Amino acid sequence: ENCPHQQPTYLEDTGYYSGRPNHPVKSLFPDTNAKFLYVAHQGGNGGSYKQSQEGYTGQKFHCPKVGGLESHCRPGKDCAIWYDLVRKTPGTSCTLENGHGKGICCPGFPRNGLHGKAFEKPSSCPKGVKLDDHVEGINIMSVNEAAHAGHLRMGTTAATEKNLFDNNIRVRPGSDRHTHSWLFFHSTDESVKISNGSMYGVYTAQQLVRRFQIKPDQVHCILNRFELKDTNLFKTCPTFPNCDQKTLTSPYRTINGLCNNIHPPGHVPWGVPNTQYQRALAPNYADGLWMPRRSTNGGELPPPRVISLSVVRDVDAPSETDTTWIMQFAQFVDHDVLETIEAKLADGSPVPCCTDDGNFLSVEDYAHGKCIPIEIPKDDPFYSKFRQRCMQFARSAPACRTDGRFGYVEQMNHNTHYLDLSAVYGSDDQVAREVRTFKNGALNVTRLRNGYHYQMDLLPPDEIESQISSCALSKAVTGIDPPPEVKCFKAGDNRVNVSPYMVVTQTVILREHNRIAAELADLNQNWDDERIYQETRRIVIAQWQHIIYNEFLPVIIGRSKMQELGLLPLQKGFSRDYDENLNPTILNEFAGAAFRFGHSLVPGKQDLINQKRVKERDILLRQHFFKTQEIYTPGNVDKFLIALATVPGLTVDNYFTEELTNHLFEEEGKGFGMDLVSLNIQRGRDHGFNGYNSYRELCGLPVAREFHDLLDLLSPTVVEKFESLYDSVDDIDLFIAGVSEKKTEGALVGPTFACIIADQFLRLKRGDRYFYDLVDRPGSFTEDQLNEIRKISYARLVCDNSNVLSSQPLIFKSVSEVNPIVDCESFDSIPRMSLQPWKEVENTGWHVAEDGVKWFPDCDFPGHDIGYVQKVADGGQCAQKCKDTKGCNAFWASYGWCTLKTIPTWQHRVQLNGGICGFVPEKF
Ligand code: HEM
Ligand SMILES: [Ca+2]
Repeated sequence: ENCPHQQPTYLEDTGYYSGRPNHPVKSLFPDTNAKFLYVAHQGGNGGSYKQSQEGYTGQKFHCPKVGGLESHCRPGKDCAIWYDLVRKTPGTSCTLENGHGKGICCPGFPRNGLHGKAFEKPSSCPKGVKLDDHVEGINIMSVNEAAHAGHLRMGTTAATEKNLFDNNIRVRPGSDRHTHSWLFFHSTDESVKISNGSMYGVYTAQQLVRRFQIKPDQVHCILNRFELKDTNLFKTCPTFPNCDQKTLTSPYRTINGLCNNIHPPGHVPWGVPNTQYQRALAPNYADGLWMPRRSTNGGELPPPRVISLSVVRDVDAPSETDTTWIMQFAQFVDHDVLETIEAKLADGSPVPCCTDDGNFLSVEDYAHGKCIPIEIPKDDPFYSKFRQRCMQFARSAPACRTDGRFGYVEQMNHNTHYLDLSAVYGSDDQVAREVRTFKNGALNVTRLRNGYHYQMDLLPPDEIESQISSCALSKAVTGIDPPPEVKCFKAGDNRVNVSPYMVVTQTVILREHNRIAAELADLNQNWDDERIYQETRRIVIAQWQHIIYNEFLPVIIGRSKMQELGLLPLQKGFSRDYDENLNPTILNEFAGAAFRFGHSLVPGKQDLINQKRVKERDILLRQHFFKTQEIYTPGNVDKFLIALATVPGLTVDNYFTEELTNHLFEEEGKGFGMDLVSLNIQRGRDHGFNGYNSYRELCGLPVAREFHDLLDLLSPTVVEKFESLYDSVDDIDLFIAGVSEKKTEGALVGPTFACIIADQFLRLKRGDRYFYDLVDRPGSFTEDQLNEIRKISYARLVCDNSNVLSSQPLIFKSVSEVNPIVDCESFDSIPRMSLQPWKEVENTGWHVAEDGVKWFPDCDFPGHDIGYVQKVADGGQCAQKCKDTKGCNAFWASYGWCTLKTIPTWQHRVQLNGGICGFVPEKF
């Protein structure tokens, strides 16, 4: 009873946290310091949200039941997952307990389901596939012979490519195709090298398939028997270093994600850039290898543009509950975790797939196999005006297979697969260096004067991109000459310039990094640049992950799906969810279809709205792809940010703005651009996705035998359209059916996309050794630090890093009675995190051993009672448990690590030294 902060937690029969002390439940950390936690056990009226020790008076506001559950008044960010219910329940707008600031009445978080399972890995040779005798006979000699032929094919490809060049068939800078290939699907020397290498493997496999007439269903089974290293192709794929002790025990993730998952020596690590996507289902390539899918009856599938034209309409369907932020944040998440690498010419330049005037090239010009251009129908109501028959489409680059074997083609991700803000910090060391100042942990910025004072920082310029493509607007659009200071912006992901909304989104995080870095430098004046940068990066990534799982994902897939898979964030304590056997790699179907749902949410115009929330003007998207000039006008960053929080979002459906379906990346003066819906459909075929029906099966939904079986999830009009377009119900493309699905209750997407997206976020949480709420990991925070991170909301980040003066607390949600606009200074309604727990405490209690290693004697913490060390054998690992004499504060050591909870910023490594456990202070 000497432990003042120790609070038991109870679970009600319903499985929800509530105020009734029924069954005491073991919490992970029974002794943890509960100062900042939601406390469920306060008798009488139940719990209350307790922000600090001061002014605590208990629950004042009487909250109605929400969804049949007891609810309490809390800051909006603690009710994000309940928003759909809260909005429908009268009387849920409340005043927070200290009388300052608006809150929301909602229950505590439901208990997470424990049985969320990721998809099974598709088998490399499905049961029941029997190999023909002559296929069984293929041996390593046959493979090497094919490799020889593959090598010759590399030579003819070079000749084809030279021919294109000599005949002046190129991708013209400034054209829509150039923007798509060069600015959007950017590549590096490294990725070009890898994809050229894997092209050799593809050509070799194609030779084998042709020579032995291997049937499509047998292709992968036989090819996958052969390892590259046993053939002439042994040098074509990169190798990766092993994980050294320093990396394994570092509290900071590596920039490229290497050793986040600890890979066995010689294996390809999971989640690092330039590695393949994984698949939810084994692919459906027409030849079993790389040819795009065909209809189940062997015929052609309908051309993507025809599907786009028949199913897609440009009519706004505004959301009743979401803001435009949902769309914009989703795109930012996408840019964190993936960027597909497109096939390039051998020298790395974009592959031309149509003539510059919109016609098909000759058969010889396609001999490299990198193009599958999209046919535009002659009577296309839009493109016919411009006599366009061919829409440019280069295939995605083949990846080096992670299994090191031959097999069907996989596609490649240029970014770290993890949720690690690589879109800000870079996915490789070079970019990471380019965005840093190397002073006081700060990132590079552009600082411009506005009269006598400086504007808030903008992203730094990308000098190289600015030379290739001016990000300035032409005089024809603005009426003035492009100002010389206008540059493309530089960030960790090159798609930052895709639109002004994207730029402001990245600007907020850039400023947050520099804001935190400055504060940390102030708190810990002995920290050097590297330490400040890494600590700041760790905090900002934790905020990012918290916002994704607390505020964003519940909107996309809904609370019940989150709960079912165990994706709800914890409100207190630590998680032990990490599973080293769960592959965090991005799913191909997530990148190529499901997470493209956002395209349906993109508004045709981006608005500028002032502090009074009055719209000043808007800009037409087609004029602003990779044109960032608007950002330079003082005040505009704020106006775009306010617009994102004000303009109602759209709904996911088969309505897409014409800016994307006719004018994507439009070259000024041309009048037309590309069609993103066609690109998405063609990309699905390029990547070998199965028909929509197969994913229904994967997701446990009824498999449709006839078109009308689809009426459970698709509207009669859409089903009718599909029936007229496709020969079979098994042929329907995943993307277009996915966006057309009826939405799941409380979710933004339908059940098939929700299922794929949920699986991905399960992997990104449980497969990330540095996930922010994990315990006992090198990257773990102390509990005090973690509880500060949990205070963060996206509204707070926008408030703190702009001149925006007010916001609704749940910024992904429209303003309403429960989600009213409040001043950015209301720290109760939109809580702020304190960095005090990151202040390093003077440490004197070290015993320096002869070898110079500092040992920590037992648990004699400065300023704390003398404690004791208890040695616990833990699976042969060195593990210790320390308690202070009152037993209130405990810390565990396992996995060779010990996280000390009483002195926040010191992390203590446990060293095995002649069998003795000891503590060393972490040296950064
Ligand atoms: C201004 C708005 C947007 C533009 C101009 C845009 C443009 C594009 C383009 C050109 C592609 C590549 C298409 C292809 O050739 O396969 C693409 C892919 C993609 N988009 Fe968008 N998009 C926008 C918004 C969004 C949003 C809001 C989301 C949110 C979920 C999103 C998610 C994705 C994903 C996941 C991919 C796959 C990327 C890859 O494979 O590298 N996009 N987008
Ligand atoms: Ca990443």
